[in-house]
Amino acid sequence: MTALLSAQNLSFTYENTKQALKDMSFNIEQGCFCALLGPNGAGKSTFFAIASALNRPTYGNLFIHGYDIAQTPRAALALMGFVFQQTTLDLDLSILQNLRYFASLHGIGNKLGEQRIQEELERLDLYDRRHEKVRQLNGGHRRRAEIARALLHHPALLLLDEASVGLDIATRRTLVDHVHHLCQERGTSVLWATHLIDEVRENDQTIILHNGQIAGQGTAHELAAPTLEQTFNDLTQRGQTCLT
Ligand SMILES: Nc1ncnc2c1ncn2[C@@H]1O[C@H](COP(=O)(O)OP(=O)(O)OP(=O)(O)O)[C@@H](O)[C@H]1O
Repeated sequence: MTALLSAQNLSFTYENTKQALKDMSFNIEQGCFCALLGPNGAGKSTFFAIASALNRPTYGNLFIHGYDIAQTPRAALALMGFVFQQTTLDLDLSILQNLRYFASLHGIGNKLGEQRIQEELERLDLYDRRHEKVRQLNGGHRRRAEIARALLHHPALLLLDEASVGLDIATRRTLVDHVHHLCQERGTSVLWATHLIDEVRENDQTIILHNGQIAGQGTAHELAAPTLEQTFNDLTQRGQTCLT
């Protein structure tokens, strides 16, 4: 079976600087939650820039369900939903207006668009807030609105870059729970980039990224000897805890 995401020897160098990604190879299968765990500067956002076709790999390939993102970006991007580190919602529009705009950009007709918007907002417990301006929402609600928007075109693969930044622990937990439910209920594949160990669950496929290289990969359970935190700190030579 074709993997939903397949990175093959993926490498990237910014102009006149050191290599930001080095020979990165991994797969994400359908319905799988994959945590991309790396400290600041590990290369997570660089990976997202390639996955969103903003940058082309310097070497190697990234396939989305068999489509090479550099060669056939349109087909690959249609299968993906993104939540980036910085919000990309229009703060002066309501949640509903933001979602309608996105649905229209994706060529989703009015009737289907309204139906999907309602479904996603209800699932994320945001439907009653649909007329509120994004600016008025707290961080957790904004993130949920972004996830709802990213799911409107029913992507097979959802990629989230530090989606929980700035949220309190309880809100982070709810968000991580929700995204795990998406994998289980819908078979959506997820790439969850984070530097926070407590967001990784025992059965998650986990990739530890350090200085642009994969330093370890397996389920969190497999990597957790003696603890995931210890393994992460050893592989990334971190002296301090990564829980905050
Ligand atoms: N536009 C750029 N030009 C040159 N170097 C860059 C650029 N963007 C990132 N880098 C470098 O590439 C490396 C990887 O950075 P990247 O932002 O991908 O890491 P990250 O894991 O997303 O970290 P963070 O969580 O801090 O954003 C770092 O050494 C960074 O300084």
